[in-house]
Amino acid sequence: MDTLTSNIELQCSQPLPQLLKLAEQQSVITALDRHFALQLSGLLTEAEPLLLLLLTLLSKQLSSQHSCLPLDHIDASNPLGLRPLTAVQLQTGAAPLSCELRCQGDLAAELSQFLAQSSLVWQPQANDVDDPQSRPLVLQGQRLYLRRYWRYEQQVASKLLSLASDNHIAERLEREPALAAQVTNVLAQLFNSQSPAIDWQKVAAATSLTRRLSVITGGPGTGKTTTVTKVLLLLLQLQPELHVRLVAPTGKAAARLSESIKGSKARLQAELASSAPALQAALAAIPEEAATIHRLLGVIPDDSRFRHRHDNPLLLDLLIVDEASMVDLPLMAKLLDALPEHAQLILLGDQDQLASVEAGAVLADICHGLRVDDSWQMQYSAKQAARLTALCGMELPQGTRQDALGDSLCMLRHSHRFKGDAGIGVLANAVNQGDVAAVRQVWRQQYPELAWFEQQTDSSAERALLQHCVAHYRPYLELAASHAEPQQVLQAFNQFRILCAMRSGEYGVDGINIAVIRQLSQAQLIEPRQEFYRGRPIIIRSNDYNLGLFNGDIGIVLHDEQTGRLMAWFERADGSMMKVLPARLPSHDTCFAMTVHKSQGSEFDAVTLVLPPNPRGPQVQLLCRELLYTGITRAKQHFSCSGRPAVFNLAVKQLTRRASGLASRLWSQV
Ligand SMILES: Nc1ncnc2c1ncn2[C@@H]1O[C@H](COP(=O)(O)OP(=O)(O)OP(=O)(O)O)[C@@H](O)[C@H]1O
Repeated sequence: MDTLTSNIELQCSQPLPQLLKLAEQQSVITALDRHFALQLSGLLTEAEPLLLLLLTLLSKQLSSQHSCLPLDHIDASNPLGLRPLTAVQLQTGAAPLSCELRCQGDLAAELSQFLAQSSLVWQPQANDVDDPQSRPLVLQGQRLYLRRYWRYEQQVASKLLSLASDNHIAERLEREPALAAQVTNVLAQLFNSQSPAIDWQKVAAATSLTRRLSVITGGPGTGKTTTVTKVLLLLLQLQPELHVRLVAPTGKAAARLSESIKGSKARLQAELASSAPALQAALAAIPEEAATIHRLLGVIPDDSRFRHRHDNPLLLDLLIVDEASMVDLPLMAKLLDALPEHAQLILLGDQDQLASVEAGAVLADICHGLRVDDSWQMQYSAKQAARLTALCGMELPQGTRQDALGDSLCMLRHSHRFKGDAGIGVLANAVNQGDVAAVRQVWRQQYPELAWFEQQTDSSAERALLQHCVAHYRPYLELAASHAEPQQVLQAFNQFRILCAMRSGEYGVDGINIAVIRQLSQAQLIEPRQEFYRGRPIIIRSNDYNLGLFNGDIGIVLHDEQTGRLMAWFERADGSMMKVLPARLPSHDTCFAMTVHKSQGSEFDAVTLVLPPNPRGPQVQLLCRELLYTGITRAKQHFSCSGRPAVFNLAVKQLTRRASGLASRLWSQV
């Protein structure tokens, strides 16, 4: 029996199990949080209210995609986040709700001491990789974990740190001056910027060439794919037998990666037309096909494990993962677990984007050590700075830090996208800096590629917004009506998208979809008399491995000329089309509007972002800087926002940080 003692007093207005029920009614915790806590604490013969509370808070953290519960984040005065009762509730005799933790000393330290006594909790030592007794909870310092998440973090950190080292090419470059000279020349040929500023793409290429792990991060259009294509060219010239695989977290992102690599290869082909045959051969050998991470790992039906694991590793020498910010902690752990011992890994992504839909913020944690206030600073060890300086022919900043991970990172900050997107880039930057004054200034500049639909008390802005959406969706619906090729219709549909901050409510995906359907129907562009109608865009909500359809895949319902029936059409990662009988579709939604989260990994010519109107409403809590940044950077040519400046500016100031211990495992000074 656990007899837990503590110096903490838990003061609740009702007995805790009853209070948790009321908290569930207030939606500050979920039914799952309550049941999880009751069930786990039920393993003990003596139920302890403080433990029950901490288990509820841990579950609440996990439901919000945090990996753990940092004990020093607990608000002692209202740990559950209970809402005050309304005047009406109080008048009808409802008892006020309260829950409070009181203690003389440091609350987090006292909570740690309390938890350490429980038979449910394991406290690992420095080199432990798992609990021999398989206790369900882990207390690491002042972070409380569910054991599974602790193990994922532990696996990701130890694998990344072991990969953050020089590869065999780095060793060869040190031993063979002729090879070093050859590589320096090819780098100079591939990156021939005339600017005196540091060419970070060249630095990123030299980093990827010499490290087992390299991470190239940067916003849209900063040249991540261009750089990695050049890296592949160099690596394949040095090792023609190198087995390379390209992956991304979603089918859409994999298709985009494939397209980008093809585009980069075509540009390089033109630039290198008169270069040596060996270089031409290496260029031709660069793979273009990209798969999803799930497909690479091999899904086992009804099993959360994959076919490829450490005991059945992937057959590859180099793995390139695009859109790494979308990879959650469990998936990253499984991917790293399946990497063969000798393999090299290159991660590409944008560290400022929203974190993964599921738990963790792996890319942000990997880049964390370079954050200085609101910006980033590259710092290399003396050895790496000297090597990169020699390979790239330019002086690089040498830091005082000695973290091996720092030598594997490179950030690209200059966007090379089309000239027409200047306003989008400036707005994205101002948002990213959290600089409300700069954001206001950008809107005042009236860039032609930016527009506001400012929500007013009357409905004029809503009308203008809906007309704007009809105008953007008209071309694809007219193509659909004229029996154009499904691929052409899908491409036309993908030129515009409405993005919402949340799913439910009038200003969420559900409400906006209803409003747009009504408007398109009035404009006689669709006839939504039945569930499936010509032109209905669909987003898949779950994975169906038999059909080859995955969560987030987007298709359109169109007539099939062969059968005369309505079918849902989707584009596969290799660019071919597939049709599915609507009745066989896995769970799905209409997607004239979709959430910003779901839009990650996609880009559209024009984007309209819809924000909730009330700056004091509970939905505003869901808004944050990363969400705005991700929404804005989905647009290539035009970005418009429907909302109120006060709400937009509030979101600019709100930075979400996922609670995790990964950054502190990876970086010595975090
Ligand atoms: N150094 C450069 N000089 C001029 N143009 C460049 C340079 N690097 C990249 N570009 C151009 O910028 C565009 C975007 O490059 P690329 O696709 O490599 O960026 P990215 O970071 O992968 O973008 P995204 O995140 O949107 O996929 C391409 O048209 C490319 O040709």
